[in-house]
Amino acid sequence: MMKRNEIEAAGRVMVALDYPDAAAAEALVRSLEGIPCYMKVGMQLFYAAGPSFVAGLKERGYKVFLDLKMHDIPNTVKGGSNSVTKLGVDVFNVHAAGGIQMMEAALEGVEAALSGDSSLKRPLVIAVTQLTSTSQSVLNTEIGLSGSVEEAVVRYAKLAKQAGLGGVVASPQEVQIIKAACGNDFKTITPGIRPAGAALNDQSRIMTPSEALKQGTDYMVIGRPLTAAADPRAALEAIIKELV
Ligand SMILES: O=c1ccn([C@@H]2O[C@H](COP(=O)(O)O)[C@@H](O)[C@H]2O)c(=O)[nH]1
Repeated sequence: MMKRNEIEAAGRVMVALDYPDAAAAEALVRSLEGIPCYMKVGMQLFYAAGPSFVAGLKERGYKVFLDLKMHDIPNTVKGGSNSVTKLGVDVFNVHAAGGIQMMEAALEGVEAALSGDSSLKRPLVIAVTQLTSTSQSVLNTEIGLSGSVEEAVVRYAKLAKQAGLGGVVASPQEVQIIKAACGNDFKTITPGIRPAGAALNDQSRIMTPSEALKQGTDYMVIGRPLTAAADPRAALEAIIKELV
C-alpha cells in the first residue's frame, strides 16, 4: 500500500512508453500496475498502436500525456488538436516554434471538440520549447540561433503563455526562469531526468529527479531509466522514494 506522499510523488511522474508496439508497452504498463503515474504516449507508440491504445489506458483510469509535438500550419494543428481532445487525453503538446497563431489554433481545436461533447474533459495544452537533447553548441552552431538556450526557452515559454497555453516542456534546468517569466501556475513538464549514475543517452540538459523537484517542476517525464531497467517497477519505486 502506497503512502500519501508516495502517491503524490508518483502523480508527478510521466512514464514515457517509447515502444514499437502495443504488446511491449502493455507489458511495461502491467508491471507498474497500482502506481498512479501518468502514462506518456509518444510518436513511436502512437504511430504503431494508435488511438485504441490511448483509449485502453483511459479505460483503466490512467492519466495520459499524448506527446505528438504538433508543428504544422494553424488549420492542420487545429484539426489535430480537435481529434486528440476527442480521444480524452489529459495533456497534449505542440511546438512553440509554430508561433502564436498556430498555438491559438490548437486551443480552437480543443474548444470545438468540447462544444460538441459535454462529457469531454479540457486537456492541458503545452508547448515544447527547446528539446532537452539540444545543447548550447548545437543551438548556436548547427541550428544557427544566437543567444543562450535559456533565452530561447524563456522566449518560447512567453509565446506559449501569450497564446493562452497552460505550460511548456523544457529541461528541469530551466524551470525557475520559466516560472519567473510566466508565473508559478504556468506548468513545467520536464524530460531530461536522469537518476544519479544513469546513462545520458541522447539527452543533453539533464537533472536527477530530486534536483528537478527542488527546481519546482510540476511533472517529470522519465523513459529509459525505467524502460531499460532490469526491473522497471523497482526503478520507479526508487525514484518515488527519492522524491518523498
Ligand atoms: O524536449 C523534449 C521533449 C520530449 N521528450 C520526450 O521525453 C521522453 C524522454 O525519454 P528518456 O528515455 O527519459 O530520455 C521521450 O519520450 C522524449 O520523446 C524529451 O526527451 N525532450
